[in-house]
Amino acid sequence: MSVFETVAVIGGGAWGTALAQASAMAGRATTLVVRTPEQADRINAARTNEAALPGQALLPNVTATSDPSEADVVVLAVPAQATRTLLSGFDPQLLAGRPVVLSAKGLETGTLARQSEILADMAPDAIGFVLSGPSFAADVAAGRPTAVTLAGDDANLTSDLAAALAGPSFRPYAADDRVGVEIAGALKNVYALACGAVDGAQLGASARAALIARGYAEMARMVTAMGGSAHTLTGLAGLGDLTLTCTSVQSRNYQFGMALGAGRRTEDILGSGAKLAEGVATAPVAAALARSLGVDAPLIDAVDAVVAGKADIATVVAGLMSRPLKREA
Ligand SMILES: NC(=O)C1=CN([C@@H]2O[C@H](COP(=O)(O)OP(=O)(O)OC[C@H]3O[C@@H](n4cnc5c(N)ncnc54)[C@H](O)[C@@H]3O)[C@@H](O)[C@H]2O)C=CC1
Ligand SMILES: O=C(CO)COP(=O)(O)O
Repeated sequence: MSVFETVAVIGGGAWGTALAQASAMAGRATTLVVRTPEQADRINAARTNEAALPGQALLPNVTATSDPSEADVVVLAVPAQATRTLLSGFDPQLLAGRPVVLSAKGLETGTLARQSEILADMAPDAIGFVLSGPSFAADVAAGRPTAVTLAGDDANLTSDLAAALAGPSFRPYAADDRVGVEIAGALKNVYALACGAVDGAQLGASARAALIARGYAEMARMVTAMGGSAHTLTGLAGLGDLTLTCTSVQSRNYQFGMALGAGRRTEDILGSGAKLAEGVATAPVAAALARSLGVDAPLIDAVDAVVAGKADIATVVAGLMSRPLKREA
């Protein structure tokens, strides 16, 4: 029997629902913590979270609630910008000494903080883990094969937790580089915006592939400067998720980028009810982080400029292509 029998997933969106389903498939008694009792009642009655993952039936061992109670493992699955607010309303006792799995992919506006840093600020006695990798919520929830990285500081605990969350279609690989995994997860959304924009502006598949490769190199500079390992990027949270998000129309960040590439402005896209695209908030934070670290990050800067409406795609592409030639390494 695992020491991790009960799991509480906080956040009733697409990803929280999918992770609750994955946890249930792994055999854990799982609660999905949503914002209101009415929402919880609706999900429990319909046995589906229609607002988040329409048509996806939930396993019997997923129960929705609006009232977080003790669980062996807590998974946070709200947008990166909401994590601090969420934790500020939480009873710290529910998290003390417990594994808390951070699954949002983004950097915090204002503080430039990674999700682990927010957790350390708000619940210093919790044991932080980071889960990231190529995994669309709809795929995970439907039981299509998915592999992700689960990073934590204690190797044995991380392996035990990975085993507790693993199911027939969900395969977490244990790792130890939380910084590398978090930076990779946050930055892939920024590059997905860029790739969507390249495709929206019909700049060609060659340009998109070049962007993925140069984005990977830029990501490696960022991870190394932050004390993470560039080797992490060869894995699921790096290459895996970068490839998925930069090449899939299903990605919300890619879709947002497509709209930018077609000439729409950020406010206009947001105003017309776009789905969550974490890269939009993360791009300026990543640009500020790169500056503070002295890291050359022309692609992040380009995305930041386009998202902020300070430059159009043609101008940033011309700027990138006319930079002084350099050696690849
Ligand atoms: N959807 C996907 O395929 C994947 C998403 N992620 C990450 O998961 C995070 C969440 O994304 P999604 O669930 O897809 O977004 P979503 O937009 O489907 O859902 C977000 C949910 O968070 C809730 N929420 C927002 N602020 C809250 C607060 N202060 N307290 C409680 N609940 C709050 C909202 O009510 C909503 O239910 C993002 O960082 C995303 O990058 C990671 C992997 C896959
Ligand atoms: O992170 C994801 C897949 O790994 C989901 O990407 P989007 O948020 O761009 O849809």
